[in-house]
Amino acid sequence: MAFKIGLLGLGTVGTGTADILFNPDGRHPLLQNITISQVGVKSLEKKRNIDLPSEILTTDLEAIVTNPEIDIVVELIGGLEPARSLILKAIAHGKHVVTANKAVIARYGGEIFAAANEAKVYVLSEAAVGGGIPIVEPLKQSLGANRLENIIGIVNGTTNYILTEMTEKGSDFGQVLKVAQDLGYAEADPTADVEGYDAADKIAILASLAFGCLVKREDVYCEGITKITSSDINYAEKLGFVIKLLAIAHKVQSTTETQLQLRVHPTFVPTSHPLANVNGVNNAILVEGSPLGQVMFYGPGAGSGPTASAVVADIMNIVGVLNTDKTGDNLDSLLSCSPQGQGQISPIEEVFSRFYARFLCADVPGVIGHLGTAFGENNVSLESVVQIGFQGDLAEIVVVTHHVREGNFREAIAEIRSLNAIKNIPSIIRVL
Ligand SMILES: NC(=O)C1=CN([C@@H]2O[C@H](COP(=O)(O)OP(=O)(O)OC[C@H]3O[C@@H](n4cnc5c(N)ncnc54)[C@H](OP(=O)(O)O)[C@@H]3O)[C@@H](O)[C@H]2O)C=CC1
Ligand SMILES: N[C@@H](CC=O)C(=O)O
Ligand code: NA
Repeated sequence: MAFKIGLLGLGTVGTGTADILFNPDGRHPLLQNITISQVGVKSLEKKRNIDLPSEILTTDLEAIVTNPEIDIVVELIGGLEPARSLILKAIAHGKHVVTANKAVIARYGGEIFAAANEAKVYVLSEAAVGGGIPIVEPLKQSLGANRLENIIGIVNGTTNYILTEMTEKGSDFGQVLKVAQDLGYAEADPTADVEGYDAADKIAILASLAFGCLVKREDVYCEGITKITSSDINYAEKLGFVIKLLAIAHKVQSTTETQLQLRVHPTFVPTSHPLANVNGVNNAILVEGSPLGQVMFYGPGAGSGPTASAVVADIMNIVGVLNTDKTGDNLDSLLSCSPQGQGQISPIEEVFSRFYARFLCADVPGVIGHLGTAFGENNVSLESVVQIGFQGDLAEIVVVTHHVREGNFREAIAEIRSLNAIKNIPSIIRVL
């Protein structure tokens, strides 16, 4: 049986997807029976990097999602609207959907999966997290036997590329971001990348899958990389760390309740840690559960070809199931998504972390003692305090704490800010 695709979007990922589907030779035989019927874009005049029959291009995306000929709608336009409405309309018209849109799935996954289950269609989103790395389907299928507790990942290619270039070549933030945009890694509005919002979308999706409940996107604590300076990168190196933007989901199970800790922030990662060596556009996701232990997924997290590989894998998964179930009466329970209830989220103040903090202080006797007292009085125990040198006439002091409750650390910092000798606290970064 032949399957017809309606492709929404012919940008970085859409072009990569069309390129695979138009060139099936040497790939899985299922691809021989999949054709692109229509492609929806914003501009018909734009020069494309791929040769397509011009009659299949249209700006009428509604006509694609309602076209009775089309079996699978592949949404690669990005953004919240009209992407969400088009996905819902496609579902209402009985189409299966493949999407790379983490922003939509993280916010409207509950609504979309409920509609899909009702309409007995699949909505797959492997490309939404980790680009070309298989992580969404493994969480739904291969890891289902485990009780999952922890996910720690580098899930944004743009910021990992920027941090790697700043660390290895001392490159300027703005210039490297421009290169990441030119390479097709960044979101249409790169604020989503550099402020951590894209990584927050992705960890919300991973947590929903791993812990089987819906996670509210706004509950993910989020800090980006825009305040990271070359000084922090250099101090990290001196102390035996590299700085990475980590996305972390942790399930805390007590006898009475289950709470989730969800956060995205720049992190000092020890150079011996497996995530420390994940560089450039690569992503890696460490998943931990019982009885498996730890497993790490690694590979290209963004870019045309790798992301298209994940999109086409989703199309093939749907086609494979449709080839065996001709009636379509029952959804495959491993491929469909039915989150149970809403996850309870711990406030960031309750999370335990280590911290690195850099202080600029007047070079007066006793200042290190004052810092130590403020930390001690708030139950923040210190692993090291080092006076590194001077910036002008201000002494630069770097502190690394043991694992402490974030609320206590924040109270200590508030007290320290009010000390006369403390002139500035240029950086506070969590330590893995
Ligand atoms: N780039 C990457 O590496 C990755 C991207 N993703 C996700 O994939 C999706 C697509 O990203 P990407 O390919 O980079 O985006 P691009 O900006 O490169 O492409 C977007 C495409 O959608 C079309 N489009 C956008 N809005 C509309 C609209 N309102 N009506 C009609 N067409 C529209 C554009 O048309 P036109 O060409 O005419 O302007 C363009 O072809 C996003 O959700 C993104 O988050 C996921 C993983 C990796
Ligand atoms: N902008 C995203 C694209 C892939 O999801 C990233 O840089 O990771
Ligand atoms: Na993926």
